[in-house]
Amino acid sequence: MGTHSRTHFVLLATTAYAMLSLAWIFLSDELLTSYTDVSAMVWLSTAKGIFYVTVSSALFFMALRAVPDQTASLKDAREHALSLGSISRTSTHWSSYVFAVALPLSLLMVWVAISKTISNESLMIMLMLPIIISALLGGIWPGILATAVSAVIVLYMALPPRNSFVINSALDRLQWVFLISNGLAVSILSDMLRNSLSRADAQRALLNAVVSGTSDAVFVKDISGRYLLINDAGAQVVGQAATAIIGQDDSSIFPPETAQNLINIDRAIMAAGKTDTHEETVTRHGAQPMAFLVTKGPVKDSQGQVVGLFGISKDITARKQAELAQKEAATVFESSYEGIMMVSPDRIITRVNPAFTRITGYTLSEAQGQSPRLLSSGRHGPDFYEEIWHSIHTHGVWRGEIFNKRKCGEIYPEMLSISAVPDAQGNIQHYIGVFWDISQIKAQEAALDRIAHYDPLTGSPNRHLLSRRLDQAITRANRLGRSLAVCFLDLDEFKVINDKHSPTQGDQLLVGVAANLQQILRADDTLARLGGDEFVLLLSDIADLQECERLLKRVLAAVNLPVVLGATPVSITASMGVSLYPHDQVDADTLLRHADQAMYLAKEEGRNRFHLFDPESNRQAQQHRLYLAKLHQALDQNEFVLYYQPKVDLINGDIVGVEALLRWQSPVHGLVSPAQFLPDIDGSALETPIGEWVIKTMLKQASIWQHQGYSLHVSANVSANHLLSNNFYTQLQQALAQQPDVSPSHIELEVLETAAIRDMDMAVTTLMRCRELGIQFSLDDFGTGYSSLTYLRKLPVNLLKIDQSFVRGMLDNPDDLSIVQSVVQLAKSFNRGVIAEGVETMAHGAALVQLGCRMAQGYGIAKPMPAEQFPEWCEQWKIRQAWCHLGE
Ligand SMILES: Nc1nc2c(ncn2[C@@H]2O[C@H](COP(=O)(O)OP(=O)(O)OP(=O)(O)O)[C@@H](O)[C@H]2O)c(=O)[nH]1
Repeated sequence: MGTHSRTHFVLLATTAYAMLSLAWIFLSDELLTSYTDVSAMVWLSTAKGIFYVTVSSALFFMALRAVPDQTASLKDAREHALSLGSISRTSTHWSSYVFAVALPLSLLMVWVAISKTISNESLMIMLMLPIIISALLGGIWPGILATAVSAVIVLYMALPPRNSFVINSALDRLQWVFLISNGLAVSILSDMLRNSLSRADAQRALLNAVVSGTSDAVFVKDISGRYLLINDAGAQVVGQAATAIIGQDDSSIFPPETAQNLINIDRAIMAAGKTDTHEETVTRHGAQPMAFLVTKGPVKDSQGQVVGLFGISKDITARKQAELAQKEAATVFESSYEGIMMVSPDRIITRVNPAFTRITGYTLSEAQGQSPRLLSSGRHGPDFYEEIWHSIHTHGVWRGEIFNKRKCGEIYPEMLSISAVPDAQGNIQHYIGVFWDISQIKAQEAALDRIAHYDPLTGSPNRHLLSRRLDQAITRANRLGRSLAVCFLDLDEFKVINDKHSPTQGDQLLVGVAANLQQILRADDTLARLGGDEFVLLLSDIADLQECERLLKRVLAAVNLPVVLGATPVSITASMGVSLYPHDQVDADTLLRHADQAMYLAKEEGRNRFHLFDPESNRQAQQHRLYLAKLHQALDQNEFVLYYQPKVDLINGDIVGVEALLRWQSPVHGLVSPAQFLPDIDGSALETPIGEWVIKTMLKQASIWQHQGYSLHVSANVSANHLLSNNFYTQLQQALAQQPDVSPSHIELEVLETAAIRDMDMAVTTLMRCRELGIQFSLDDFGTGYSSLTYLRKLPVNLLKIDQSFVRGMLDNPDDLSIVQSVVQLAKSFNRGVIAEGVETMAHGAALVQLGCRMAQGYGIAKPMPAEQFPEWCEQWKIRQAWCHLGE
């Protein structure tokens, strides 16, 4: 029963009770007014009050019992309903029997109190009231008890003769029997009524228990679609309280589309008048759609007219989603490109998909019931498979590459992922293996590896792979304490083969040479081709130098083996540079570079040979390079200076000139003498720039002295290489042009290292052209070098300079003296001037004058000095009379 109708009923019952109570008070008080006896009135009033309180108490008790227990659970309600349903008859409470006795006795007391003014007939009629009340409240037995008590009261107290159980009058007896019959009839009828009400109650309670206890939504709508009833499960679906839903229709609860759909279904069912079960989709505002399995049917009135609709909806959203997921999983399983295999916990294949069949060749029926070992390739040992199962049992999954075997026997690589699928209790239900064939990927990887690491022409490892193998070989050599040799091999005159035959046949030769070399290599050796006609051999585990040389000779012989190009056998040689590790303890790249350097030396030494790289000479070369770099920097930063050494006429003491001599004023090492750095400069790229700097600086100084009034010949040394450099003449011309006030006839260039003049004709041409500018030349260090006479004859020089080593020794060593004498004679014979250097004492000077050489320079006269000191020296020289009179 709803709250609304219940309130209505309670109101109605209360009103009826109030009306009856008012009627009772009004009528009974009206009856009292007919009495004149005051004491009788008091008795009657008390009896009336007792009767009223008794009846009211009985009704109040019954009403309180009818109030349902608010705290009773749904389970209690269901149990209560079931108990009601199972007991069709109501049980009677003991209090009903008390009422059945008390009520007639109360009436008897009233009757006695009013002095029996009421007739016997009226008393019998009045006694029907307690009988009816007792029967209605307590059922048949309280009704019969009330009837019996009333019959006894009437028989004993009311019917004459009173106070006896005898009835004289036949009419009284008839009335008495009538009272009993009425009482019995009322009792039976009220019991029937009570039982039928009780059954109806039980049924309603059962229905209520089902409706409110079910998890399905249960609802009833009227003909216009308004909800008349909805249970809590239904209210939950709607998302509102059940009381709020009652009276609303679907259009005010659901979004328009859902509402219209429900309305259409409801209308169709009510129109058909038949119950139907179907699926409905319901979407609440702002929520996901929900799926329901719904049974709807018409509600009919007693005439069979459809007056509404009932519905029972079961939420099947989760089931639908699970079905969808299952369907999707099945589609994935069937259409997956990857092979899928399901294996039972006892490792038996239970299901496979079409991709499995495509990859392995086994159909479902062939694979089902088999062990996964069916696919085993035999390439992996038991440890490998144990590791897989260990990983699955520990981590639930294994993933990796594995070789398997197809039905046709072909072994192929696959990427396999195996997962264990546990149930809710954690017990493994099955294993799922997902795999795909990676043979193509592997083939591509191998092809890429070949491209990346091998020379496409000869199939030999390329530079990258060589580098890796070299690193490994060094590590191995370190570990085993062995040596290894890196042998850089370059074919000799390969270009000629290409030109003479064709590049294609050149390629054939390269392939042939590589094959011949491969024949003689040991298992751990590597032959790599770097490109062109360059190969590298990595010879590991070399015991000693002798073994290495033996191997290298075999290599040269193998290269020399004839290779047939077209129909012609062609032989070629090779030059090899070899670096040995750990004799040359450097990294892999440097080891290769050293071998390369040594190969160039082998070429220079005449080809078809090998040259062993020497770390010591390399170290010296390295130092030489570093020193040259410093000298280069010194030139750039203007750290070189010229010192000047005077040349004098020993006979008259005149200062005939000065020689510019190079010094390095290093900020780190101080003044560095040329003996320390000139050997490094000789033959280097720095030789010409420094030579040019010397000439320019000397010309600048000559100009300064010119302005200071000194009329001097200024000379500087010129190396053979500088003289033979391409633009020596042009550079000299430009330098002279920059100092126009300096007369070229005052400039002298002393040609050094005449023995190093490679191209005599060019030297002669250059000297001739420079002489045309007015420049003078002398031959420095004359007397040293085995071909000085040839130079003297050929080179257009004005002056010979006797090397200081002879001059210094001439006083003690007759050979030196003879050489000095010869040079002086030669100069005279060839009509050249002569000057001696290395004059350290006046005795040297005197001897030279004696021999006919009057010009000299040396420490005895003056040490080389900075240009600024020259004027001061000139002043001092004038007063040193002894030197000025050597000729006298
Ligand atoms: N057939 C062929 N020739 C190549 C290939 N790569 C480079 N060359 C040629 O190989 C020759 C290599 O010459 P070089 O090593 O510089 O000189 P060479 O003629 O061998 O003389 P030397 O090395 O000084 O003894 C060049 O003419 C290149 O054009 C190739 O793959 N095939």
